[in-house]
Amino acid sequence: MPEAQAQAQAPSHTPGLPPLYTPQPQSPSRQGFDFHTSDSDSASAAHDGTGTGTAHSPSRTGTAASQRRTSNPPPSIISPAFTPPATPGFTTPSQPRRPPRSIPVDTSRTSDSPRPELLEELPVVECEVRARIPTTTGHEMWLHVYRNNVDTKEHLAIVFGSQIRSRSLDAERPGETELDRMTRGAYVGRLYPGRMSSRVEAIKRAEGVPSKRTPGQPAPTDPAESPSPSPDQPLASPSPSPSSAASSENGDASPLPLPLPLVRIHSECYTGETVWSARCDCGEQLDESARLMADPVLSPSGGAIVYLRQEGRGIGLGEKLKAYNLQDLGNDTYEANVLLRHPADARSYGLATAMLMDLGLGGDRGIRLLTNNPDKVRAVEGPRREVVVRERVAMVPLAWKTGGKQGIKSEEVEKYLSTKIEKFKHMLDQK
Ligand SMILES: Nc1nc2c(ncn2[C@@H]2O[C@H](COP(=O)(O)OP(=O)(O)OP(=O)(O)O)[C@@H](O)[C@H]2O)c(=O)[nH]1
Repeated sequence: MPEAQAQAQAPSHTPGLPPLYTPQPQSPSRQGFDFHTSDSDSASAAHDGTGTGTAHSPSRTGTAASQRRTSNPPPSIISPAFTPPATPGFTTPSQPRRPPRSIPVDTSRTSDSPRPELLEELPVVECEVRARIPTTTGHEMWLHVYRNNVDTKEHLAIVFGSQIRSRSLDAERPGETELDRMTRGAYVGRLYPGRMSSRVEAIKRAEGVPSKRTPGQPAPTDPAESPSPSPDQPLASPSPSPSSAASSENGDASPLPLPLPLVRIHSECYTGETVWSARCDCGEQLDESARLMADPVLSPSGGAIVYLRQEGRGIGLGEKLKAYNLQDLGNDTYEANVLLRHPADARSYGLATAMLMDLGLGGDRGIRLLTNNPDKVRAVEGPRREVVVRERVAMVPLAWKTGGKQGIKSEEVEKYLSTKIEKFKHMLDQK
């Protein structure tokens, strides 16, 4: 929730008096993407070298959790402004820390369902700026803002891990200074007060550190320490082919290949992601994607959520609210769109394909895509298979996984999910 919004909802609080609002444990509807167990905290802190994979890990939900643990939290830290009464999901689910199960996908084979209509040419995209965002879970993500030549919206890429970099961001722009580059996020490694260059190599040279490693010297453990790749180089780290994976399983001593990077193409949903709607599972899906990608054990090759501003399956928020009213009058999500003279699903994925290519996730190596939507799998590959979806990871609602103990529970979300399965043919079953 934006801070201003949270402030607006906070109960008034006289300084010196205890806060008016004491959070109570609730049956959570949306859990937030807090995924820390004590083990994962220490492991992640060790991995990222920041020491920030902390034990307190305040998520949207974690602030209230820490408030329950201590009798007298300092009001400056635990303010009701950060946890308004309506915030659902106070408890943190402890979920097993296993890599997600993926299902091989081969879209080059002919299938019964028609291929979605794709634009002949992909849009042109450019990453305008990126910044490091420390999150409430203790992990970090890199938020990238993209511009394009087909609409005026700010589409986003939320990148986890330092292996995935934008080519258009890293490309030199005429006349720019080192400060310009750092200001728009085109730097390697981390910013710190007084840093003079966007390039690690330049800093090392200035400090007299030899830039070339001698043979046998280990590579830096943090890929962000490597010099910025040129815009023409593939940016995602190369991965051995699936056949080399098989040879390792057969007893070959070669190291196990890294799994493919995880990718989610997520469509904006203000109601489900910001104002706690239990009509859909969009917020939960966003949290779950981030949970999987932020954890280096679950997603060692990093991950990217391409966040497309296609609110309401592309019809916009106002029209989606009309659709909700039509749903309350007895129609399902498919029928409501059609009654409003919109396509049942008005989205397209060319921007996502172009953004994935820009992030170095195009090409034959392929990606693992988090989705249940068959159209999305095929559409994101682009008109000439510029991106290859090698594996799919299903997004199973938390309520199904936990037998209703966690996750969203409402009549509306049940109807929403059953319409996705029956009418939109989403690949989701309860097995
Ligand atoms: N028109 C309309 N859009 C909705 C409704 N509920 C959620 N949405 C939008 O649906 C989009 C998410 O699409 P979904 O069909 O839930 O999922 P998906 O992205 O196709 O598939 P997954 O990748 O499996 O999540 C977001 O843009 C939401 O704003 C609704 O009742 N009507």
